Amino acid sequence: MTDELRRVDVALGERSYPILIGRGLLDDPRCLRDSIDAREVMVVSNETVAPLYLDRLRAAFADRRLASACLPDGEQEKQLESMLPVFDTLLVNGFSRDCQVVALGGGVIGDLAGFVAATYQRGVGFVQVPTTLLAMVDSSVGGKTGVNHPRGKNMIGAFHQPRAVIADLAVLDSLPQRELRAGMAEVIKYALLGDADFLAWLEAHLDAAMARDPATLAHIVERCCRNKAAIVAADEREAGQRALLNLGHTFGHAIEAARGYGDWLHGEAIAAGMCMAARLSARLGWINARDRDRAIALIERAGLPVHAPADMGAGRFREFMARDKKNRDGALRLVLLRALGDATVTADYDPDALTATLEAEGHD
Ligand SMILES: NC(=O)c1ccc[n+]([C@@H]2O[C@H](COP(=O)([O-])OP(=O)(O)OC[C@H]3O[C@@H](n4cnc5c(N)ncnc54)[C@H](O)[C@@H]3O)[C@@H](O)[C@H]2O)c1
Ligand SMILES: O=C(O)C(=O)C[C@@H](O)[C@H](O)[C@H](O)COP(=O)(O)O
Ligand SMILES: [Zn+2]
Repeated sequence: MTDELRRVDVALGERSYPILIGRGLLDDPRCLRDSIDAREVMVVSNETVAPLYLDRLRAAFADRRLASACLPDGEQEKQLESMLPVFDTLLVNGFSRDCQVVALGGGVIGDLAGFVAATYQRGVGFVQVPTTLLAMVDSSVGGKTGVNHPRGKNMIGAFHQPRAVIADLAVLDSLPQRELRAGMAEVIKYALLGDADFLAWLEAHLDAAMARDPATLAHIVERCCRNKAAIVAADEREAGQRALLNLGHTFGHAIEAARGYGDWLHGEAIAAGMCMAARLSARLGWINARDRDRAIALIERAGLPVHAPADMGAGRFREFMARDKKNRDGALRLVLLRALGDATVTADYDPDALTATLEAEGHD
């Protein structure tokens, strides 16, 4: 049963939608049925999450036509090929344009299922049911959907907003601790890029969060969703300030792609990437050494990597960063810190400082 229902609205005109946050939402058929009103419901999940939670959806939609596709687990599955069995299931079941896709899983499933919804019959509705901390605070919100390419992260995709996000905090009980830590990287990201008060709050409440104190996690998910909803409402398609949400990602995405989306989780890669952004910002003189170390210390306390993998040399970084989606006219735009809680997207920095930062990180 739901203790307390929190609601955050993403204001996008006719594409506005609610983010519902609370414990036990998946046990409340009304919540699911109110958010997913199609007769044909296509659930996309994976082999880890489906056995845990798919039965809740089956029970809620016993009187609807429900089909499901259960993908193998892992970031390497966030690829074009993995979409084909989902399209097959939709077609075999004869699902029409009125169907709705439900993403039941973490960010990998959310991004892929969202892209399926964006492209099946040129676009059908979808609902996000995030099951990781990372997906609750970030990937389920904002409509960035897509898949990876071996040459670059999230290179193929579409903006396609969900109709609702249902974040049942109780599902975090089964989340492995490493995945909770990875989600905490995106949580810290919001604090560093634009919410200095939240940074101080996190410093005081990090241990409670890592111990999964329910009230602490509820506050975190709501606060992050409020931050993201405001940015997305102001800049849905990343013409400007939405790129702030990429703090740490230019470096982090390079790490993930260079490693073939294998052993480093997204949250781990962007944790190291945020530390690199903090070091570069300090090298440029934009933040002082004390603030740099404060940012890095919080990331380290969350049990996240604070350096890139040792074999990730400057050349490898450059290779992947050259294809970053934020680049304009050949210029590498980075998200850097002007203060803790105040990030900026810019190509206007000393290139030697970037070189020094990359060279200090890895060994070519
Ligand atoms: N679209 C966006 O705006 C956005 C934002 C941030 C990240 N992302 C993307 O999200 C992906 C990372 O998402 P993630 O960290 O959720 O990884 P993930 O989807 O791989 O999930 C992490 C792991 O946890 C398992 N899992 C999920 N929920 C569980 C639960 N409740 N209990 C037990 N196990 C569970 C999964 O099976 C998986 O093994 C990356 O591809 C990243 O690029 C997208
Ligand atoms: O929502 C956004 O905008 C983000 O940048 C959120 C990021 O945390 C997320 O990893 C996103 O998928 C990155 O998008 P990309 O456009 O840099 O591929
Ligand atoms: Zn991210």
